[in-house]
Amino acid sequence: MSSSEPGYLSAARYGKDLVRVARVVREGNVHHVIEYTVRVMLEGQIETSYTKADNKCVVTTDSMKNTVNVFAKTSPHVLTPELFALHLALHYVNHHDHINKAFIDILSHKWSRIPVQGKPHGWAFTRDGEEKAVIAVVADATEGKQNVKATVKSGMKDLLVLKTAGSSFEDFYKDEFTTLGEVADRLFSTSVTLDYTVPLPSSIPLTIDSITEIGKKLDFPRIFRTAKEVTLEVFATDESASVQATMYNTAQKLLRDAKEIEKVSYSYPNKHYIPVNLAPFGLDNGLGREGGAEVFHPAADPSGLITASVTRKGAGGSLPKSNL
Ligand SMILES: O=c1[nH]c(=O)c2[nH]c(=O)[nH]c2[nH]1
Repeated sequence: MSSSEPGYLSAARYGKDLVRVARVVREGNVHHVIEYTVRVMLEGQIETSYTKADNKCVVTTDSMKNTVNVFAKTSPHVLTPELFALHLALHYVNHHDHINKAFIDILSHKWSRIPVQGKPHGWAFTRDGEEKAVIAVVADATEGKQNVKATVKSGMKDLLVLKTAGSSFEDFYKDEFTTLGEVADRLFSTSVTLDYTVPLPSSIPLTIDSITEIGKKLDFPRIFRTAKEVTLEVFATDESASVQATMYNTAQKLLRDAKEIEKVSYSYPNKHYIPVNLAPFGLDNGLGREGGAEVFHPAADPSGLITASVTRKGAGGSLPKSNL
């Protein structure tokens, strides 16, 4: 570092974003298809590319795009985004001496089989929902190439839900800024974002060769299905006292139903539906009557934004017990 420079490089990470790839796996008349948007980000001894204009340490972002395409063809794990991301992440920290950390993020776009006369079709697909699976894998070799650690987070976003009963919001804090009225019955709608951490089994060494074994021990597709089912079921059935309380109940059920999950985080925008006053038109829109209103204004903004993480006891959370 030149002593005349006022600053020093305190963080550096680079990579390729928005690498779009689709892969078909054909098993006779039954085909499988995935469509991913991948982000690859790397850290390591890359400082001189910033500070000395020396590109010798730069694994090009163009090669990252090529690597994603090659792995989409060659990786036996391509159909399971968690394992595919782990494969890519381990590749980067194993293959390059000077790369210590790899961050692989995958957005998995939904392709569901078209039902034909009640049976899922072998090779025709439809986008039957806006939700996307979101995967984030970090491989960390800062403690040595023989001692690589990795974290796997899965989840989803853009799962849109709405219920027309079973949601109230009452008895909240009031001060001179409060104008909101209490409601025993309201519409509740949100676009679910959730992510959960599944610790990798400590009994299996973290190498590329052991990814298959990890996949046998951790059924990522089943955990993902459970996360979606639990989220939808609790949303539908909970007698909601608030977004906060429903979110907490959802997270607890997910920890009960998917024992592999150590921690789950939810983010729910409260997409407000505001009953319209139709009295000027001589119409009773049921304002203030329990279960009454029928016409609402779906407000684009602002929305509430409620977030929480629930961590399995014994796994170590971020809130001290005294705060709970
Ligand atoms: O479920 C809710 N939580 C809030 O924190 C809140 N705030 C608000 O105005 N409406 C709601 N609803």
